[in-house]
Amino acid sequence: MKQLENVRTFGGEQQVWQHQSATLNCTMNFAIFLPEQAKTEKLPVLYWLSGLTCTEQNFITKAGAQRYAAQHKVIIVAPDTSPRGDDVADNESYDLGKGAGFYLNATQQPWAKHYQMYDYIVNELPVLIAEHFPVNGKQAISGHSMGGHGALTIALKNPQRYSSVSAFAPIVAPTQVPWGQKAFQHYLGDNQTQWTQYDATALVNAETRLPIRIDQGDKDSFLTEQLRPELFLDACRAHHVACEYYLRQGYDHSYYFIATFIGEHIAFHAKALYQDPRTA
Ligand SMILES: N[C@@H](CCC(=O)N[C@@H](CS)C(=O)NCC(=O)O)C(=O)O
Repeated sequence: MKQLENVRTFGGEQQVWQHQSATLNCTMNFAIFLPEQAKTEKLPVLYWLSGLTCTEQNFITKAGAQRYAAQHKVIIVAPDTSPRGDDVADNESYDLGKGAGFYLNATQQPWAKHYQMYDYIVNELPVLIAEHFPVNGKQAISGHSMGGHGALTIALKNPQRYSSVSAFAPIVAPTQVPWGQKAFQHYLGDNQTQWTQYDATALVNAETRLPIRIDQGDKDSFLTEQLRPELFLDACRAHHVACEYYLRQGYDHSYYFIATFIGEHIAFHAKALYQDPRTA
């Protein structure tokens, strides 16, 4: 592991690290915010998954999350959104290839060799974080747009690993919208049963118990074609699953929207992380 950045902010440290990922077969960067208390205590972790075109930088420079993470004593880990490097397959469009890993394990060529973001986020990264940072084993997950899709699907598939999940303007039904259909066709091929393994609307079921929160701006230009939150909310209702949902008047898809409500999301996760009966 190589440290690329270390900046003091809100009493804590915003760091960026580089490491060789065995899962992704390439060198990856991730960002981590460590509250001041991390010097003496083990703390819970919130994973943040960013959206299309992002790196580990967008969230740490634009969301203003550090103030709230410091206040609530939560470590935030923000990974990159896809494998990186010259030998990693890519596509000219912004919604496929680098910057668009969709938090799944690709099965198709030329993607499968590096595009294993699901395993990276669920398995490799938490082990690496536990080895190098003072974490107490409690985890929550959040994200934006494609990252909201990642957060929801990862939490729904691994409810024992996360205390809570939230999302800003998530892609909730990738199998039913153009962004998801394009990515899944390339990464997963024609096999529709594989597609539903990465679709939050298909994954939510009567056993789902973890706290879920979604914020969505009503002036988001992707709302009606790509995001369609009502599909997920209908599925939650059908299975009697609670989902806190806020449609925010006048907000768009940008980090200005995220910055406005990130404090509420961190408070939401802190409550679950510190009340989690699994906390020793
Ligand atoms: N570039 C695309 C949209 C990409 C986009 O909106 N990306 C969002 C996530 S889905 C983002 O966070 N962009 C980076 C940023 O705002 O810092 C377009 O113009 O249609």
